[in-house]
Amino acid sequence: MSQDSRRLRTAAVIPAAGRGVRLGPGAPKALRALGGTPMLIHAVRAMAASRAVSLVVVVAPPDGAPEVRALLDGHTFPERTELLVVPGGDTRQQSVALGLQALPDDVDVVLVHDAARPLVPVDTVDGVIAAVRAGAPAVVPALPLADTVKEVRPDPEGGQEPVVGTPERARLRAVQTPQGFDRDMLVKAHTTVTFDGEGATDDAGMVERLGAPVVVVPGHEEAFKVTRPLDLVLAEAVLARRRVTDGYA
Ligand SMILES: Nc1ccn([C@@H]2O[C@H](COP(=O)(O)OP(=O)(O)OP(=O)(O)O)[C@@H](O)[C@H]2O)c(=O)n1
Ligand SMILES: C[C@](O)(CO)[C@H](O)COP(=O)(O)O
Repeated sequence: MSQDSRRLRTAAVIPAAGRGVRLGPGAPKALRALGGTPMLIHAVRAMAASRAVSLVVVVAPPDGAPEVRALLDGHTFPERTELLVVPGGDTRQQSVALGLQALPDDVDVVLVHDAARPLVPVDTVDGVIAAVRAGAPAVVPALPLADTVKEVRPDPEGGQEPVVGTPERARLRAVQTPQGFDRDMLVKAHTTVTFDGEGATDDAGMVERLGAPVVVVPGHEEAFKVTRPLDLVLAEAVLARRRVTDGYA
C-alpha cells in the first residue's frame, strides 16, 4: 500500500451496467425494484453504511448514466458520502475498469461491489476494509459451499457433460462482494491482465494472475447475488424481515 499519508480514502466502485439476462426481461437489473426501491439504491446504501467509505462510484449502463444520476439524486444517503456516476462497458471487467478511472488521487483502498448484491451487511463491508487496511493487497468475503461441486467437460452442443473431477469441498469457497483492494494493485491488475471472452468474473481473480496474495474473510448469507428470479423472491423476504426486526428502510 502507498506510504503517502495524503492518500487515505476508501472508495467503493459499484458495477451496475449489466442487463440481468438471467433474471428475465425488464429494466436493467440494477434498476429493478426490491421492496419498492431500485436494487442499486440498496447497494449504494450498503456501501455508504460503512463509516470508512466516503466515495461511491456507480458504473451505469453505457447509455444510462444521466438516468442513474437522476435516480441517485432522488434518494437520500449519508451526508459523508460523495457519489459519482460513470458509463459502463460490455463486460463486468470493463465496467470496473471504467469505474477505477474515475477515482480521485486521494483514494488508496477500493472496494468493488456488485449492484446485484443489495443486502450485504455493513459488518461484512467493514471486515473487508479492515483486512485491506491491515496489509492484505486483496481481500474477498467468502462462504463454504453447501453443495458438492463437479468439474465437467462442457458440451457446446448441449449434450451430456462427462464429469472429470470432484474437487475436495472443504477446500472450496463461494466468493462474494465487496472485494477489497489496495488501489495500486487493482489498477495494475486491470491495466495488465487480460482475460478472453466474457472477461474476468471477479476482480480478485485478476490480482491472482499478478501472483499477489488474495485473502479470504467471512462472507454472509445475505450478501447473495440476485441472479435468477428465485433470488429476487429471497431478497424480498430478507428485506421484509429486516424491516420488521431492524426498521430497515
Ligand atoms: N457489462 C457489465 C456486466 C455486469 N455488470 C455488473 O456486474 C455485476 C455482476 O454481474 P451479474 O450478476 O452477472 O449481472 P448481469 O451481467 O446484469 O447479469 P446477467 O449475466 O444475467 O445478464 C452486476 O451488478 C452487473 O450490473 C456491469 O457493471 N457491466
Ligand atoms: C464477482 C462475483 O460476484 C463473485 O462471486 C461474481 O463472480 C460475478 O459473476 P457474474 O456472472 O458477473 O454475476
